[in-house]
Amino acid sequence: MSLWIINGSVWNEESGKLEPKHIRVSDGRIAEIVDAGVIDTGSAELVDAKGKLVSAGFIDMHVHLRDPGFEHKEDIVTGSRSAAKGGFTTIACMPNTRPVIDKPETVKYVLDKAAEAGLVKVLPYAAITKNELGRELTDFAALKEAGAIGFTDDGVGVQNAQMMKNAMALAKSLDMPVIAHCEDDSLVEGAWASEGEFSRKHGIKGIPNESEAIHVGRDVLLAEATGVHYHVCHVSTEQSVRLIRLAKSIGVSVTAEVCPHHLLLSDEDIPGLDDANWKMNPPLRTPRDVQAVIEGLEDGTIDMIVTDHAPHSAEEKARGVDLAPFGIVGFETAFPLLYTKFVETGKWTLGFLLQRMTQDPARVFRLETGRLEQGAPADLTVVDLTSERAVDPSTFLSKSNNTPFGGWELKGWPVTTIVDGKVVWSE
Ligand SMILES: NC(=O)N[C@@H](CC(=O)O)C(=O)O
Ligand SMILES: [Zn+2]
Ligand SMILES: [Zn+2]
Repeated sequence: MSLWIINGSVWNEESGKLEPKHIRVSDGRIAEIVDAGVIDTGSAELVDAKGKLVSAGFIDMHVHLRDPGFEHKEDIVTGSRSAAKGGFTTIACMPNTRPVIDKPETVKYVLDKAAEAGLVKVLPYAAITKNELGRELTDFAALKEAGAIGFTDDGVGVQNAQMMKNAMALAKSLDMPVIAHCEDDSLVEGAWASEGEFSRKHGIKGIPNESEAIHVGRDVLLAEATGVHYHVCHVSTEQSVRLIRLAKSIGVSVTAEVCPHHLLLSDEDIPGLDDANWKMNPPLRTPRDVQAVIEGLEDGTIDMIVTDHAPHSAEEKARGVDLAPFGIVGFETAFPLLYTKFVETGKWTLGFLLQRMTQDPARVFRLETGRLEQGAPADLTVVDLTSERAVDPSTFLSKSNNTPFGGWELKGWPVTTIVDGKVVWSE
């Protein structure tokens, strides 16, 4: 079966411009990309992308699908739909489910349910330690065999250095990456907001930047010692950026990610103590940290953008800032937020943003997808860069709508998402 995406605008990195192209898809792959003009598409299915951007599908290497166990927040089907609506064609899901993804059968459950949904590509991570308790390593070889793509205890930091070193050595022997949520519990203890203007103004305990960076520093040393591919989750502090930059400069195999909210919001934007949609982990840091993560992304210290899509129910988020769980949803706002705030404002080229959401995650995690070229999997996203509308959380396809971005006027809304040549979502 053949599909033509006609008259779309494709980013050309060499010219730094959008160019009109027709793209033919056959057997789930990009068969050809030709200059737009008169063509005979025969009986092929057509997607008219006139006036729209056509990009390689977005890749999100850090998401929470909550399935199994927390299906009141999200499940694999709704999470996949929400991702597709956000223009994502590949997502990598975290193992902090119930049960934790720490056994081959749970990896298989996720892969089977995602395949049954038939929407986006879902790549499962497995836990580093059993039940993410930090006490005992999981069976890495069996989890790899079952289809896990890396190991992480996301949601919590691995507190014990020897445990982390053992995990890295084992992962290295299997040619697998270790992905780390960097947080030293002893420095956090009950706080939810960053140490900064906000915590001072409200007289609440703050989370210091070192709580993240101390793990980054420890772990790059352990990565150097073991040679593992070490990937840092949701980088949020100036100190972490500095450490990753240094580690990269001396050849340590370290990569990193940043979330839209840490690029766009600081603690000083938090409106007050009564809206838990501003509570996430890591917390919104100071304006100085925001500047540092932006610079880190711009100079390649930070490799990619991820959403850390972390759905929680309205009831859970209404428990008050101290009791509500950490996390915000991300799929359905990520691209419009970044396009509007960084590309429309002239800070980044469109190519830079697309690269950090497609090629870079694909390069780091050695994925076949993420490129708009002949022969590549036909994972494609069509985006309307011109229409402007306000973020309306009530329209999210996610089961949850915990976002601090409600009401933001944004441009750059995805309109059609194609996975392996099949339209999985269309406006
Ligand atoms: N980011 C968050 O605030 N929350 C995540 C956990 C995590 O990513 O550490 C969650 O699972 O809800
Ligand atoms: Zn985390
Ligand atoms: Zn996470």
